[in-house]
Amino acid sequence: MAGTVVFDLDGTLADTSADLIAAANACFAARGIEVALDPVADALTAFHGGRAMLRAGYGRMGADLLLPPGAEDEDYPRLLEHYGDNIAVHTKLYPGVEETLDRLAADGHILSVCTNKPGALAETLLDALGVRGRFASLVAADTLPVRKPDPRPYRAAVERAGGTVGASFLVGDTETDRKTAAAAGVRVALVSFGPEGEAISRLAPDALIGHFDELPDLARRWLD
Ligand SMILES: O=C(O)COP(=O)(O)O
Ligand SMILES: [Mg+2]
Repeated sequence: MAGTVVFDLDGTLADTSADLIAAANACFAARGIEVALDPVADALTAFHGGRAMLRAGYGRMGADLLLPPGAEDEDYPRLLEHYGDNIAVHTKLYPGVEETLDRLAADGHILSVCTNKPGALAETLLDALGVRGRFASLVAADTLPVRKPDPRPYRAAVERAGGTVGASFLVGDTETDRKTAAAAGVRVALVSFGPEGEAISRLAPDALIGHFDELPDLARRWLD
């Protein structure tokens, strides 16, 4: 019996950190703030989303620099606009993604994406990376009124792909994904090739994968 494998996007399918950080840095530069996030050192923050990056940057401002009230709400749309215009400059799929998606599909599994990225950006990015067509459904931050770790986007991703939640699991990279899977009552595999490395095992995932080529076996064990 085959099932549905649901993928998170940022930090799981693709290393989006450098393009996300460039967008945050453009917002800081526009305000004349001389702080910049580092594409490597701040990759973990990038995978927690746009607002997390803005807060990290503001937090590093000198005490003499006053930020106007509402700065984050003003900068967030700017960040998204800059990011949308430069979405796949440095971004790459992680090693083995395409081969693994092929293998999983050949084994009869349905593939889906559940991301906290805004939907238009997620669509554009997956298109730019040439993999949008591999996924039977895409549920993003604004598809429903709630986002991960609420279990509803996950359930919608599975059901819109034609699968059943009981025969599905999530592949992700953060605590949000861990909580989403727990709330949906499904297993989760977390990737250990992200900025946290093997330390992500602190979240006690059902499996830790260091490379995508481990997924077909996992899918066989968990879904067949
Ligand atoms: O943009 C975010 O907040 C994170 O996106 P993700 O859920 O695909 O990791
Ligand atoms: Mg992620």
